[in-house]
Parts: sequence; structure tokens; C-alpha cells
Amino acid sequence: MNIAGVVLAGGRSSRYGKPKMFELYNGKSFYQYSIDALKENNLAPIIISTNDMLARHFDAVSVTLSIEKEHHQGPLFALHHVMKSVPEPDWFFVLSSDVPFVTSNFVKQMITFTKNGDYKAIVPVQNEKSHPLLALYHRDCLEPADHLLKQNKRSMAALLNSVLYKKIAFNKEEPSFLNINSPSDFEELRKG
Ligand SMILES: Nc1nc2c(ncn2[C@@H]2O[C@H](COP(=O)(O)OP(=O)(O)OP(=O)(O)O)[C@@H](O)[C@H]2O)c(=O)[nH]1
Repeated sequence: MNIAGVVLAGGRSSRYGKPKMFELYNGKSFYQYSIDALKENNLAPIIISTNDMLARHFDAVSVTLSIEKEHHQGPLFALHHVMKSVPEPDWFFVLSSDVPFVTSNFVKQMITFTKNGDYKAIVPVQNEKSHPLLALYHRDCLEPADHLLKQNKRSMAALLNSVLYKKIAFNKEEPSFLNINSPSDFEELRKG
């Protein structure tokens, strides 16, 4: 089974004030943490999903860029764009570049659930909160995603409402879900 890694890195970063995917933590950019967690599990290709304003700022060695010309259409649009432009993989492991501490072990655990042929998406849950931007999507999601976008429905939740998906519970110690949306989120992290 072929599983691609997709790093979502084409958002507006309006709460952050500048493109947050390029922020450095311990000398490494947020998006590079996502790439590394995917690469450590031998996922291929690794795709950075972004737009034509941001694309040239990525270190794109041994990754594929999926470049949106229409900006800021949201993660469902981005996933649809990736699935259409990269036809080979069966599954797409999506990681949001503003959740940089996803562990390689988290990715590994999630992948094991792709072996059950019935599910079209695999979504982690922590403290009853689902994380659809740290999740696996089967290629069969392309058609429902297409349908939703044509109706101008743009949320990942809408996609999950239209496919059979599995929720995977993680305990509250799992560090993978720390989301950096604002400078104060990052400041808190740096203070420890
Ligand atoms: N490729 C792509 N990625 C996106 C798009 N919108 C959001 N993302 C990514 O999806 C993840 C979650 O994005 P959000 O934090 O909800 O939105 P954002 O636009 O980045 O930030 P805000 O403007 O503060 O809401 C981030 O990694 C974004 O880079 C998009 O239109 N295209």
C-alpha cells in the first residue's frame, strides 16, 4: 500500500501575523518537523501543500510541492488539489504544519489502521477533540471532496460526515497535538 505524506502549509496565518510554518524551534522550522515525522515512517512522496506566494520559501529538497494558484481556499481544497495532482498513492497522511510536535511514533500508530479496508479516513481524538488535520485520507475521499467543494462546502468535518471513518483515541500525555496559532502560543511553548 502506497501512503503519501502531505504537509499543509498554505494558510493565511492571520492570527500569527506572519507565515507560521517557517518559525524556528530549536533551529528547525515547523514544517520541517512535520516532514521529518512522515519521512521517518518512509512515507513517499512527501508533498508540501502550499500556494504560489509561499512556495519559494520552502527547502524543497526531496519533497514535492503542490502549489495552489487560488489562495486560502482551506484544507479541504488543499487535500483535493493534492489528490488530483498526485494520482499514485492509496492513502494521504495529512499533517498541519502549525502542529509541529507530531511524533514519528504517532504517525506509525495511525498507519497501522489503514490495513482495515473499510475506512476512508482515520482521525485521532484526544480529550474528545478530533484532529482532522493530523489524519489519514484514502484516495476514495476525492469524489466526496469534489462534490462538497462544488457546493462551496469547505470543511474537513463535512468530508468526514460523508465517508466512513475511524476515530483513534490518544491519551492526554500524547504530545503530538500542540497547535501554534498565535505568537502567545509559541511564547508559552518557549517558556516551557
Ligand atoms: N495548502 C493549504 N494549506 C492551508 C490552507 N488553509 C490553511 N492551511 C494550513 O492548514 C493548517 C491549519 O490552518 P489554520 O491555522 O486553521 O489557518 P491559517 O490560515 O493557517 O491561520 P489563521 O489565518 O490564523 O486562521 C495550517 O498548517 C495552514 O498552513 C490552504 O488554503 N491551503
